[in-house]
Amino acid sequence: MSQLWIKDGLFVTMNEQAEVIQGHMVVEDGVIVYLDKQTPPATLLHSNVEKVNGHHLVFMPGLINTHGHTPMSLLRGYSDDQNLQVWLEQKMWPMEAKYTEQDTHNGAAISQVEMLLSGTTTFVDMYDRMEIVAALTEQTGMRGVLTRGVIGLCSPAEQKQKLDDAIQFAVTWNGKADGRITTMLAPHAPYTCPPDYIAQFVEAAVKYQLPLHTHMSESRAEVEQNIKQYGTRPVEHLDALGFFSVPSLLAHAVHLTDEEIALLAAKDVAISHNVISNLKLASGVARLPELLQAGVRVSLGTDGPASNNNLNLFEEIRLAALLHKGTTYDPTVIPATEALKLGTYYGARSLRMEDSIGSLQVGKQADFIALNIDQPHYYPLTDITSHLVYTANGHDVQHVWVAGKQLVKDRQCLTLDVEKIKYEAQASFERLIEN
Ligand SMILES: CSC[C@H]1O[C@@H](n2cnc3c(O)ncnc32)[C@H](O)[C@@H]1O
Ligand SMILES: [Zn+2]
Repeated sequence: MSQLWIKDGLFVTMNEQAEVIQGHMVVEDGVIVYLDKQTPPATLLHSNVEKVNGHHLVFMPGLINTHGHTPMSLLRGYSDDQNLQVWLEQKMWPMEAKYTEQDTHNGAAISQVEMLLSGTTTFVDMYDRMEIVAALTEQTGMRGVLTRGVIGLCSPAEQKQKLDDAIQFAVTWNGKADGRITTMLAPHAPYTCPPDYIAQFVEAAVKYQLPLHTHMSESRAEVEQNIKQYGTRPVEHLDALGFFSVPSLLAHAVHLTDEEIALLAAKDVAISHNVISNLKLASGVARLPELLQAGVRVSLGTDGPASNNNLNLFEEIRLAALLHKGTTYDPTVIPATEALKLGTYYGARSLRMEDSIGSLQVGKQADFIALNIDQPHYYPLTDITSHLVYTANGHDVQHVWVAGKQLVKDRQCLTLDVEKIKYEAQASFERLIEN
């Protein structure tokens, strides 16, 4: 039985009350068993307990990135300053068509390094060849919610093959890696999957009891095209196909009416707000304050590293807090605690995993990070929650644990060969642009 005692640290719990505790945390076999101001009782501690000195460190739940495409890091910087449609159709898809298995691995690996070193412990990933990402996740120790994204602009036979592959992946990997990997089914978007095909995903989700994930209402053009093609906006379109009758997670949902927000809240649909990607692709600004007000399970995602262009969730947290103040002219919207919850507890809620991750609480999985606050930008040490949102940077992350296992120690990844991964990512990119 392994035991870890974090001694004398500052804990930002991110539970409902978002308490800040100067004290101690004990982890046993990957689960938090003690968190309190007082020194843990001697009866709780084993003789071989591993001790970590918490001085100058702030401990918080690991960040949860609820939407992304990790292998796309190979395309970071390849095409900037385009709108979504041009970027996808003329730049990303032609390059992605050239990806080999090795490229998928190399892109996913550099992304997992980047996520770990900036404090993300759980990530949602939608891509092709997901067995590769899953095997990597098993090795790195991260927690992954993985799904094979399916573009259905092909023959019925190909559609069937893709859906079968997606189901096969989801069923095979769900619960693997000691439960660190869970899966979903993901038709890519209403504009890349015909209605009858989306209906087949819904049917499969019901049959295999898997959640659904898709991109929806990301750009104005997408909404307009949906109306033109199907006579409805994307929310009504997906609703009519039964998409919201199972647990579902929508990426983006930028362009929503009041009625759509009410419907998504009533159907308990989760939304991944991708602040930076939506700005970079000039898609717009999602209605985060209204979504939160309506009680929607909203959280934060980076989207792929080619439209962001990094996987540093601290940036999304900071920008979510700032951007909506600017667009509403109201400095009280998305206060610091709410912004930090978006990257932690609300992330868990969007994935319906709030009983096991997302906050530091006895009984939950020990997915947590430690930031080095003994740096000039944290002084004076006043309101730590404010500092974590308005001041912190992913590079301040000193240590990372997932399920009680340390994955980053003093900014070194313990489960990955970072030099080799950097070299291989570069080699993959050079091969991709040559061919
Ligand atoms: C079929 S795997 C996933 C697929 O999604 C594409 N993608 C990346 N970012 C976005 C985005 O913001 N909106 C829609 N689709 C996106 C990616 O290029 C892959 O092909
Ligand atoms: Zn996406």
